[in-house]
Amino acid sequence: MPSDTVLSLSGIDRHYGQGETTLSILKGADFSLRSGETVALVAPSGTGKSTLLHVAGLLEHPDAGEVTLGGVACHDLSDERRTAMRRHSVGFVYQFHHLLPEFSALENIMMPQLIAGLSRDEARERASQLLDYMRIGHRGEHRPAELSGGEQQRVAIARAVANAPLVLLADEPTGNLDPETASYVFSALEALVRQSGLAALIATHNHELARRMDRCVTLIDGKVVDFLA
Ligand SMILES: Nc1ncnc2c1ncn2[C@@H]1O[C@H](COP(=O)(O)OP(=O)(O)OP(=O)(O)O)[C@@H](O)[C@H]1O
Repeated sequence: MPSDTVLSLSGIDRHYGQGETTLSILKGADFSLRSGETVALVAPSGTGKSTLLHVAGLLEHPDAGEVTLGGVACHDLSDERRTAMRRHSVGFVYQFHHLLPEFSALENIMMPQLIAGLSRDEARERASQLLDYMRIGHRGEHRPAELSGGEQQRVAIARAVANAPLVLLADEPTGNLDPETASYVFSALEALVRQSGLAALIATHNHELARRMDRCVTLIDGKVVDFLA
């Protein structure tokens, strides 16, 4: 494994039981992500993109194989350590923003930082900077319902990177937006990732956006393979 690998999946199996049958989604999948690298995951619906992201982000246990995050092999970690690793090392962005509705945009971005132990002042300062960077500094006091879809998603992206994770995992982060807004939000995400040197794995159905990443991969028969979008 090259020394700058931040995420490595090796021999990952993941299957789901469905009644009497077993659905094998990942079958010996290998993947690695290097520091500062951006990778698009483009594959048809139902092939296992979300499953791969959940396994990579320690949200789901694989049935076989090993996930190594920041040099730490995660297989034998206690649930507590996995949760701590996830909080410190992984940022998630989903298709739907999942912001907390009763809190402002600023507070939503502060939340993971407060959980990580930062003071309110530090968390507020960083949240403000991120909102400015995403060009929505003027909407910090607004609650999610008062923001447009593109603005909500920019807040969700800011929240995902608030704790400076090692890896950003995004599951169709612009899938719920119209093409113009999607392109704008994707550009903001791309700029933030590149400026901060984050490594990112981004699932998207949009080939045009995928081509803007350093490389593209797809899922074929449960394995990750390189792909020219
Ligand atoms: N918890 C689960 N229990 C049973 N089957 C599941 C579970 N999670 C996912 N699956 C099945 O595994 C397959 C892959 O799901 P996954 O969500 O990873 O696909 P995807 O490529 O992300 O799809 P989409 O692009 O539609 O979001 C699907 O057939 C899905 O129904």
